[in-house]
Amino acid sequence: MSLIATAGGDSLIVARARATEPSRVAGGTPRAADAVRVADAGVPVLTLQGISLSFGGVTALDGIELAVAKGEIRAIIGPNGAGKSSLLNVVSGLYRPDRGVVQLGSERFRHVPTARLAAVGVARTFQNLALFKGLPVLDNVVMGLVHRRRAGFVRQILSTPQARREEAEARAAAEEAIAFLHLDAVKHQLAGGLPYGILKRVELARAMVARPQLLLLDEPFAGVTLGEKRDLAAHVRNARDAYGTTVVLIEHDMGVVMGLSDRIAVLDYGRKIADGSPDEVRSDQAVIDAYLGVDHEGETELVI
Ligand SMILES: Nc1ncnc2c1ncn2[C@@H]1O[C@H](COP(=O)(O)OP(=O)(O)OP(=O)(O)O)[C@@H](O)[C@H]1O
Repeated sequence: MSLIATAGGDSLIVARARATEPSRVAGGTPRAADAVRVADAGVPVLTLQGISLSFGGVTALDGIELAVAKGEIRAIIGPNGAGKSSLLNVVSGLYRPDRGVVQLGSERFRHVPTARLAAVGVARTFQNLALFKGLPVLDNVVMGLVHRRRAGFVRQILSTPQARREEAEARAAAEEAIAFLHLDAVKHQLAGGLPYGILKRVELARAMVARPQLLLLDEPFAGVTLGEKRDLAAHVRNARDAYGTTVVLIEHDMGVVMGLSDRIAVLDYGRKIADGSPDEVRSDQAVIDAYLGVDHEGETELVI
């Protein structure tokens, strides 16, 4: 079940930020590159301020600061257990942080409301595919717009003019997302019968169909072949280029991360230990010690 379809949970809108409010990055002091980028792009699409989260005695996130500008592709990397999934879950409202604020555009939250996630312009994919195997690809992609349907269940059953109009609009948007992701040839096939690499693309189409401001991708390239990785990575970049979508992705494959990302944030034991361009991160000694120094199985630098 997609997050949008199952949305629920409490939330607290702390305040509406002023459009000119400066963003903060690691240590509370904007780096020059961040300051320029933020000034160029206005309010960051995503800002995390002092996000901390623990489970019992385990600290998953410890004072995370992050600013992601519009149109940026930002990877979150780090060793197993570093806090990457927890971070994505905080941004998408699945986890409520113990401390800190998540700012999406100009709205600030102590707990991001999952029920309003699509309304605040966020869509996400999951590490394990969350598609309906018994439905055709087209219907799966339409599900990405379920939050927009105003006509209630009864109206849909009775097929009122409003329900029919919404259905037609949803199908048209889904057709467009399918064409964008080159899925036309399989759009009437059941998701259950399709190869894993294609399903990853279907999930991307379902996330993209609502034209989110911010797309959260949880290990989108895990388990696919090198050719499919290249293909998927190109689609992610095309989505950013065509629609200005901001992308935050968790990924273990350094080839993909280095080839696709504008910037990379590195987590270790719940703390952000680096945040910079692929070249900066690649040569950062703390990152090499914590993560890059270890062997990443079967990875090839990806030229996208
Ligand atoms: N729901 C939970 N309940 C208890 N502990 C959790 C929960 N979610 C995460 N943790 C713990 O928080 C820490 C960070 O986990 P998280 O899954 O965020 O790391 P990760 O970087 O995504 O790891 P991986 O790369 O292995 O997916 C780990 O110690 C993990 O065991």
